Amino acid sequence: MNAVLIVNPTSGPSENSQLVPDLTNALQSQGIQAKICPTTAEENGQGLATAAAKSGAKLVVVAGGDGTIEAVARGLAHTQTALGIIPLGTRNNIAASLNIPTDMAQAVQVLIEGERSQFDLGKANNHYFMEVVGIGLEASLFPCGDDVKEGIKSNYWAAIKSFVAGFKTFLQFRPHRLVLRFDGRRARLSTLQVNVCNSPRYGIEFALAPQAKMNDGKLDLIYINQPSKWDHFRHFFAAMRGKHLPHERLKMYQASTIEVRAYPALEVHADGECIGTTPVIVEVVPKALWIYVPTPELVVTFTQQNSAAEKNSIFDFIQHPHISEPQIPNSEASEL
Ligand SMILES: Nc1ncnc2c1ncn2[C@@H]1O[C@H](COP(=O)(O)OP(=O)(O)OP(=O)(O)O)[C@@H](O)[C@H]1O
Repeated sequence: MNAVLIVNPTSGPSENSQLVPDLTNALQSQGIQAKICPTTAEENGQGLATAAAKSGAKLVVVAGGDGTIEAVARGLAHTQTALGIIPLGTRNNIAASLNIPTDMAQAVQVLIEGERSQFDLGKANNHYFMEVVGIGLEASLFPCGDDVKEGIKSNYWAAIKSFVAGFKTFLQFRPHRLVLRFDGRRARLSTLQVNVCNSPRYGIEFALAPQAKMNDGKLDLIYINQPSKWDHFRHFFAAMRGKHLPHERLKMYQASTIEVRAYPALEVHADGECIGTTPVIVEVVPKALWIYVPTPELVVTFTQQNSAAEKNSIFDFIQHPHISEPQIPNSEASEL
């Protein structure tokens, strides 16, 4: 089989000078001949993916972190070209959400023994996303988070300064009044942040909507009405462990279109990229992308292969006994 391999040589926590030969060998061992297309600081992979789809490629394999996977996904949206994923990032949330293993050989095995299936994307105003839209505090904090991540790689002092700047933002941020309209309902609230999830996991492994499915034609809307900062902090800390804060004002809904207005306006990020301020309309784009994912049998095989050694692997996440089915209260939103 022929494929285009889009690889981000800078993804992940450390450099690997053998990355491209390793990838080429892993693909060749499964009979895949790949044309190598590295990303650059200017070309994040979206343009490479668009060009590959236009030239009729049946398979584009992306080797990179979540940012690179999302860029390539945007380039392949609404095409017949299927996406294969070899996760190389620091968090690999998308791979975890799709049960794709982080082991290179296993990820390549998925391209041959897995299944080609259609998945949803989300659209916030005109920006496509795979994982999440965050409105409010999180969007204001994301730039500091990125700086901390970069600083940890190269400059600890810069990382500490960015962390302090983020902490200041957290302390100074005040709740905003919001109006949400979604699928014929309306909610008025005062909150620090609203999230709209397409995938179950994002960011620093936040499992904010662990029940979210990337192929259900729906988005998951989550917020806490009138939270204290402490509520907010505990909520996200719990989400990092796959739990939900038992909070009476934690609201979760499923919807296909969500309109958010805030007074005053709030910043909005889509998959960690700032895309402006409210008002924003977030909608699901069903079946926008073909992706190779493991069959259920393959997930079992990989789980067995990785069992004891991989305590912190994606399989812990998908099989964790304390990820509970959250309640979906519908009490607060009124009919329009
Ligand atoms: N050749 C390159 N040189 C420098 N930067 C690059 C290059 N190719 C891509 N980038 C940048 O890498 C970033 C995307 O990194 P990516 O998300 O894939 O890895 P990561 O941050 O390690 O992983 P994760 O998002 O899972 O934490 C983008 O900002 C993109 O512009």
